[in-house]
Amino acid sequence: MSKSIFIRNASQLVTLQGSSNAPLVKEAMSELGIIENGSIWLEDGVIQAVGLDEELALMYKDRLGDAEIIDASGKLVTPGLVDPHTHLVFGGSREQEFNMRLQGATYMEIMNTGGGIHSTTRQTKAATHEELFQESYERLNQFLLHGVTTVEAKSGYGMDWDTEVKQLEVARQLNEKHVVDVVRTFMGAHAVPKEYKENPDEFVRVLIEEMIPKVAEMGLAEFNDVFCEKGVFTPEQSRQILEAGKRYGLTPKIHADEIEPYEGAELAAEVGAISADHLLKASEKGMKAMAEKGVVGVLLPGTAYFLMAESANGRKMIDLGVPVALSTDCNPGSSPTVSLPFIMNLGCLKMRMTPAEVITAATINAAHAINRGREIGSLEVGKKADVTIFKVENYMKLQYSYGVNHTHTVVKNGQVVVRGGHLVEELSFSKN
Ligand SMILES: N=CN[C@@H](CCC(=O)O)C(=O)O
Ligand SMILES: [Zn+2]
Repeated sequence: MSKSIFIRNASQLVTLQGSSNAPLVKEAMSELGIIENGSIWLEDGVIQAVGLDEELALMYKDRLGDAEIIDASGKLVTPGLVDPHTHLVFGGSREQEFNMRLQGATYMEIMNTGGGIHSTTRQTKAATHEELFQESYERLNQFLLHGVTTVEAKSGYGMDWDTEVKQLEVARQLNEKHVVDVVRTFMGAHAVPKEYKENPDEFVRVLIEEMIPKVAEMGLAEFNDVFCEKGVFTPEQSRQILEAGKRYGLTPKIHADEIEPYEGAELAAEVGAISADHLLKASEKGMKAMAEKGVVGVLLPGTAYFLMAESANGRKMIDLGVPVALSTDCNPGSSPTVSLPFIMNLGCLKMRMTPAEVITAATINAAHAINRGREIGSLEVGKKADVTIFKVENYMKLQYSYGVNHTHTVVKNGQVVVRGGHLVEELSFSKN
């Protein structure tokens, strides 16, 4: 059993209390439940007490000598950040396409001529399980160093059965071996493989009748995602794929309205998706439908930035009542980054979200986007002891002072895994 941890005297301790049952919307996205001079007691991997330092010091006065004390004075303490949309497991890199885009080629042109997602698919097929594991493990270390303690990870760089399974098995093994929690999503519907170019409906049939049932039977994923985009999967094909997943217990997610308006947000609401992601071109009608159904809008301003596109209208979505979350979209084509804090800065500057809203979007609302709102995303008694300490005095400064990694300490499952901005070396990274 690991030692109890007593984090003391934070200049601001962001609790987000009372948000475990449903994502926060509208003004509630700004209610961070801040405790000044706040402290938190962690034991057995669980949060035991949260409150003013003087209260907790009294409560645990007989046990102070046994605990590891972490002095958080002058620092910001938040729930461990949650990244609800990544393509974590992939082979290779695509810097040549980055260069091509800088010279005028578009993301879809590159994809339609066999590059883009197809290029990463080839590189992922060619990589061994072990290579994918090692590269993704290193990526998870980088996430952790940026204060992130849970990530969602999608397949979709295989599109044939063996490679999809390889990606999902790697993600499963990462969840077991790495201290960061990895939540899995099947995304066989990421692109239409070239062998099905003339008959995409046949690929949709393979997904629905062959792959989705096996993914569910083998317990490979919790969620089922589709790239609903002009030239990729139509809204009708997307609906069929997402409904098929539902029949097998896979919760729908959708890449919606990223490049062109395609009524993806509307579809997300119709099929009862847990989240609709991207939404750069979402219609007002679609946003309203999402708000009504409580579909989390997972916004990825790092992707818009990297594709030199206009960001989603996060401000409008929040004002309309959409529960908004933020994510890196970490992937080799449209967002090769693990820095959720940088994405939070873009949330403010590119989508006019307030610093308080982006904190909510990268913690509790992100947790709800992956159905983990009851376990993580806020600092409340009984929740997982996932805590990040930043070297800034207040939450606004985290967004204001950008391009710097302010992460100082990360506690994951009640274990200190980052100390003074460095991974703890002796860490076994195993989960009990
Ligand atoms: N848009 C579709 N999928 C990914 C990008 C994948 C890639 O380009 O490799 C995304 O979410 O941005
Ligand atoms: Zn994506």
